[in-house]
Amino acid sequence: MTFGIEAASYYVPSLYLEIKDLAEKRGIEPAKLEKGLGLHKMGFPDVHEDAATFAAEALLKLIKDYTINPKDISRIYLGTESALDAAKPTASYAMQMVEKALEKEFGERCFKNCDVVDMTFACIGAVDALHNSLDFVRSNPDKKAIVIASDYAKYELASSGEYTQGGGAVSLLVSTKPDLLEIENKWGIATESVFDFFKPRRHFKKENLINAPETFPDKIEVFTDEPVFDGQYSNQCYQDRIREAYDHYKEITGKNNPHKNWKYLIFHLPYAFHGKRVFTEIYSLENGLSYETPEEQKAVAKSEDYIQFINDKIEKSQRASSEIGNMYTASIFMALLSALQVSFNEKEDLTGSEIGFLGYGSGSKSKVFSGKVSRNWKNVVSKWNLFEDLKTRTAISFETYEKLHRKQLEESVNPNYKGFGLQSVELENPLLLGARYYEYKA
Ligand SMILES: CC(C)(COP(=O)([O-])OP(=O)([O-])OC[C@H]1O[C@@H](n2cnc3c(N)ncnc32)[C@H](O)[C@@H]1OP(=O)([O-])[O-])[C@@H](O)C(=O)NCCC(=O)NCCSC(=O)C[C@@](C)(O)CC(=O)[O-]
Repeated sequence: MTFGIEAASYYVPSLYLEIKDLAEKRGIEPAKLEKGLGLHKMGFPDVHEDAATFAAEALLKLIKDYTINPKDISRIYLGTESALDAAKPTASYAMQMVEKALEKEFGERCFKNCDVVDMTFACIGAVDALHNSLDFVRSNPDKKAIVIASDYAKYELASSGEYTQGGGAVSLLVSTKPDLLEIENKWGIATESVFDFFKPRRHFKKENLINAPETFPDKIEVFTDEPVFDGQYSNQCYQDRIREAYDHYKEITGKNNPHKNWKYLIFHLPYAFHGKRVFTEIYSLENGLSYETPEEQKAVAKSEDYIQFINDKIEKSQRASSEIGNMYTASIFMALLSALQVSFNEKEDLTGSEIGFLGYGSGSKSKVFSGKVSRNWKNVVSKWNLFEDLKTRTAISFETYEKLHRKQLEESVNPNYKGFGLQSVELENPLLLGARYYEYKA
């Protein structure tokens, strides 16, 4: 029996900012962002969008495009690090939105008997959800699971993470009928607890607040969307973890130089060029090249062989990322969709090709695994129109971007949007304080 991904869909935020506009306002050389990191556009959510609406859009599209009966889905596992609540899973919001949108066709509460939960480990949470769901299907081969990766990657204004912001969702149908990708049950894993990027509770003291009311507590702790991070250290942790997980993968599979057999190398992409920038180490180790000094490392990166290797095995997976930015948990799956969409558009035949995945989540963990492209892959990809869909987004000015970032806009930039949108957040009723209410506009 085979196990893997039967179908896949995606959703990207409806707005974007041109990276050159951000570069100009921040006094950064545009070439650094465009040619150095591979950034062109930054996907950004409108007022009514969040990680729950992204997830709901990707879930509904999956169900509609592949005519799935929602009652046949036994579990929906959502990988996210943009949870809207510290107890109620974002998956439950997404599930409810889709239930409402499907009510006419499938009746009330079509996911009533579905197991729904969030999984969080920074950017690798959705790989964990996939790993887990594959195990589930393996032990329950008559069942199907859906994995959703959904995030809004937000950093502080004017920080070094600002130009890597983005967001969106990817949904995957996991079953014993892997029409897109059959996944091998071998997982190279490396974990180490570090503080490279994290979202702790931030502490605020009353004495530091201007005009705090008398009743305000002396000290409060709040979660914010924006991480505490050390950019260059996070790069190092990423590089170390993927090397360790890759070594583990080699150990458990007995494969020598596995990357040489991979048609595509699919990385977690915090920005488009990250995978190709960090893989130089593994590439050097496997090809017997010196990689000690910064000069040697640069020489590998600039070598003709490595550039050819990137063009053949990595470049196509970067294209969507350049247009969207970091999607946290969804980045690795969007990189897969990007490569497959380009191959499909170029009428390439990928049947039987092996694809290698190098996932990373800060904090930190890497998982390395591989899959084989199925005979029916083109039927699955024929439902996507990734690069055309990206062209339908609305461009925003730098001024609008800053207002959205600071949550200063009450109305959506696109008030006539279609699809799922946040309608209100309860601010009065103490029994429902903070409850979020969404609607679907057909
Ligand atoms: C990603 C960093 C660290 C980048 O940091 P940075 O300081 O902006 O950039 P850099 O100095 O590392 O690299 C700039 C590149 O541009 C080049 N450059 C310079 N000028 C020019 C020019 N004029 N023309 C052409 N090229 C130019 C320059 O040469 C260099 O390329 P290289 O040669 O080294 O490959 C920063 O944006 C950041 O801190 N981001 C947030 C954290 C992050 O994304 N970390 C990545 C690894 S951790 C991760 O992936 C997990 C994460 C973040 O997704 C979270 C999670 O797991 O939940």
